[in-house]
Amino acid sequence: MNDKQRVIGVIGGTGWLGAAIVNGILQSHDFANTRLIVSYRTHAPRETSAQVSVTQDNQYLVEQSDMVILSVRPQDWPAINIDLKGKLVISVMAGITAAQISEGAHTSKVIRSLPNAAASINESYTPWFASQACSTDDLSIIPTLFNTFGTEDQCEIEDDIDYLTAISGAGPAYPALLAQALEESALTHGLPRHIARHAANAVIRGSGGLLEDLNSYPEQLVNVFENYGGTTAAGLISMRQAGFIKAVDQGVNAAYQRAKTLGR
Ligand SMILES: NC(=O)C1=CN([C@@H]2O[C@H](COP(=O)(O)OP(=O)(O)OC[C@H]3O[C@@H](n4cnc5c(N)ncnc54)[C@H](O)[C@@H]3O)[C@@H](O)[C@H]2O)C=CC1
Ligand SMILES: O=C(O)[C@@H]1CCC=N1
Repeated sequence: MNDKQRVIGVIGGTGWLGAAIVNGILQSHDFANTRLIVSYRTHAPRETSAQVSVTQDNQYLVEQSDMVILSVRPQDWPAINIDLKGKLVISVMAGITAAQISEGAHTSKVIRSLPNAAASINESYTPWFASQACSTDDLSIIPTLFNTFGTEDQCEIEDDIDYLTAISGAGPAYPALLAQALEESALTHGLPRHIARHAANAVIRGSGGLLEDLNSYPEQLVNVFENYGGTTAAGLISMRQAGFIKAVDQGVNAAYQRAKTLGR
């Protein structure tokens, strides 16, 4: 299918993640000729585009689309009453399995993916799993699609999507928690709030940039500072002793268990 012929439907496309995905597609040259049809539940989107039409009728959206992106909350999934009649569906819903989507939406061609909130700045990391019925042609568009709002990896094991829900899906919140902890520590020390916040946010942004720029492994960056033997090493040793690594592992496992039980 060439881009001229393609119509992508986005159910829940006015939500947090759905809108980010729509914006990513609209900004991409690869989808310049693709039309989008977006469904909403209560509030019609204020901004419109010639490339996008809107509807409240999800089955109408399905009929008009070549493929459908499902971006409603897991708890709203059971009420989505659609018959895809074998069309390709791409879910971004946490915790809802490919088998559940296949059964509920009447198609065996399911891509189960898990972007993250950084999709809104085209910096999502999106792992995805494809059901066996997806053809090579179906799969060929998926990396291009997810690259419109970040980067992606195909996973061979579906459970890895649940685990990555906890790692990278929830992930943007973890450095935010670290930034909050840094800010609170600085406030406790008596620093002005604007300085504390600016410093904490700049640290998270700078560290991300260093990891990306050096293309380094996180442990390399940590080791460099540990071997330096200065103030940073003192901070890192104390954080490790206080259980930082264990706290992160426990947090990830709690999110993983939540992902495993969300739709079941
Ligand atoms: N927000 C995030 O950071 C991430 C979200 N996800 C997944 O993305 C999905 C969407 O999440 P958010 O965008 O955060 O939620 P959201 O609540 O912002 O968006 C969901 C949208 O679906 C709409 N909706 C609900 N029922 C509908 C229906 N019957 N027809 C049409 N639209 C309907 C809602 O009105 C809402 O606009 C969830 O399943 C979540 O697990 C996955 C990774 C990250
Ligand atoms: O917190 C959540 O359930 C959603 C899915 C992954 C990130 N946000």
